[in-house]
Amino acid sequence: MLLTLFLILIILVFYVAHMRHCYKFFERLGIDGPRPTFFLGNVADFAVTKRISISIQNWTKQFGRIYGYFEGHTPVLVVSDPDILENIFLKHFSKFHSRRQFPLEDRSTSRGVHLFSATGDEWRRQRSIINPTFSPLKIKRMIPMITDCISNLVAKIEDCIQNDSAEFDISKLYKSLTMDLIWRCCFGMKTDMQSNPNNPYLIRSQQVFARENSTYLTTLLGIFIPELQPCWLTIHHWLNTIKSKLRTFLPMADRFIADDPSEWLKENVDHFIRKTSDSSEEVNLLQLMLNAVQKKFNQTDENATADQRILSLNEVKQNIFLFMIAGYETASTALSYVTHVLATHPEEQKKLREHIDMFIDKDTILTYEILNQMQYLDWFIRETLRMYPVTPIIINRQCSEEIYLPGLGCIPAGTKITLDMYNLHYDNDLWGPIDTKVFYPERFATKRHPLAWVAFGAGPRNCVGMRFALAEIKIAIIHLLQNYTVAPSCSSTVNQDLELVELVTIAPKEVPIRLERRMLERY
Ligand code: HEM
Repeated sequence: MLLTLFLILIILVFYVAHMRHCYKFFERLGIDGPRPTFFLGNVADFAVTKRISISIQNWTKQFGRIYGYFEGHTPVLVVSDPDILENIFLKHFSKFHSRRQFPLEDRSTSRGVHLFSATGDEWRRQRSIINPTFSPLKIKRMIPMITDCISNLVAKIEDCIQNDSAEFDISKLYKSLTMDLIWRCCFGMKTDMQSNPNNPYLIRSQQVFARENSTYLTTLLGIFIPELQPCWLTIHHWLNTIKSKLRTFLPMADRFIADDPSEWLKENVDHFIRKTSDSSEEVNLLQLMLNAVQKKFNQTDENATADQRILSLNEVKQNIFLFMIAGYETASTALSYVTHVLATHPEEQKKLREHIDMFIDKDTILTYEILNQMQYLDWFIRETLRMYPVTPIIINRQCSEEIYLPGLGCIPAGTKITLDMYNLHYDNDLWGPIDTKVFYPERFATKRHPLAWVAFGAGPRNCVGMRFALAEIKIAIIHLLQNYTVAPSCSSTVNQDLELVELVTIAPKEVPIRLERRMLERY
């Protein structure tokens, strides 16, 4: 008993000494920041603001373009100076190829690692296999499939108009649409999720982004004592296994015990691999990945270099899960923001509609070439994402070796660096002369700093699905404005801001709008 207490005491003394050492990190670099509160670091502030991005914005106002804060005792550097960011994301990418590890993110290669979490050569190898899926040529071939799914969206909107007197929350329809699109274009499967909101994959994917996720405790432990990450992961897996067994063997247990949505999705991706052979459409992401699977491939094989276009089956499974969730919530949220802007900016809506009408009439078959000519539509979406970024907190890098960066100094290996996307996107020096609080798509006509707009990240590790996301958003908006005029719901006013919920993405809780059918003299 005494020995156990003594051991605990020793561990505590070491832990406190280690924390004091960590808390001197920014002092050594000569960088200021909010004072940490012992065990919590600056995490308590997140509980007050309820949104990490708000805390970051507040700190940027207080400490400027370079400062540091602590998650538990982990130091995180926040940089919003575009020149320093250009060095990190572009010029010195070879030393900043990794992202920081999220709590409970499993990077053990035995279960396979997906593109988002992969580092170094592993990332390069996966990215070289996945990149071609989103080449301009492949997107061009996807346009008929995207258009087909979006025609279903218009049919669903018509149902809503008939049932709910033209006023409804359009964000729900967008979620089913973007899931439909991912399955169709990336996995080669027609699902019609838009007609089946109870599809278990759709529901689980939504739950991954929901707050009522049962992983809070292990996540918090992972933030406060990251050194014991393998231990928290094991506890997390065990808890999930126990829950899953209880759900299987106890009658009605599934009513009271929820499964972990991420684990459920990962366990059920075999379904895709079985089904993909039925697919008759274009070569898609899943087929490209399966082609890259070599049965004898073993992660520990020293010959598996970044240049070899091979994947393990576990990596394919992890990536199916990744694309299901990465491509669905982000694109539907972006669509929701664009629709909100349309509803609240009638003049800009009129201008965008006239622009669309100039390129497309009832006989036009929409092609990728036409889409690329529609510059104002492109600016409109980029300006929306400037003002309403979807994923401001996921863009970060971790350096793999010590490096000297002008303006920052000598950064030790392992330093975690993030950016304040709001500060960059609302910086009048980068975006003027028109005030950045004004919605003004034409500001994109002027060439800006390469790190001024980071809605899809920056550098070689930016969003791999950007072209696909922009194509689907553009085609959805074209169909929307060809058929309807978008107006705010009667219960909200033109100037009313959206209620936002932040987790991995920052998404509106709902987007209530009214749609008035257009007088279709042109169509
Ligand atoms: C408007 C919609 C979207 C936004 C705003 C968005 C944003 C982002 C951002 C900010 C990153 C991190 C980039 C960085 O660290 O520099 C990212 C990465 C990623 N995104 Fe997207 N994304 C969107 C749509 C999509 C879609 C539709 C897909 C899939 C089809 C996708 C798949 C990915 C993947 C796999 C990564 C990791 C790339 C890597 O690490 O190499 N995203 N995205």
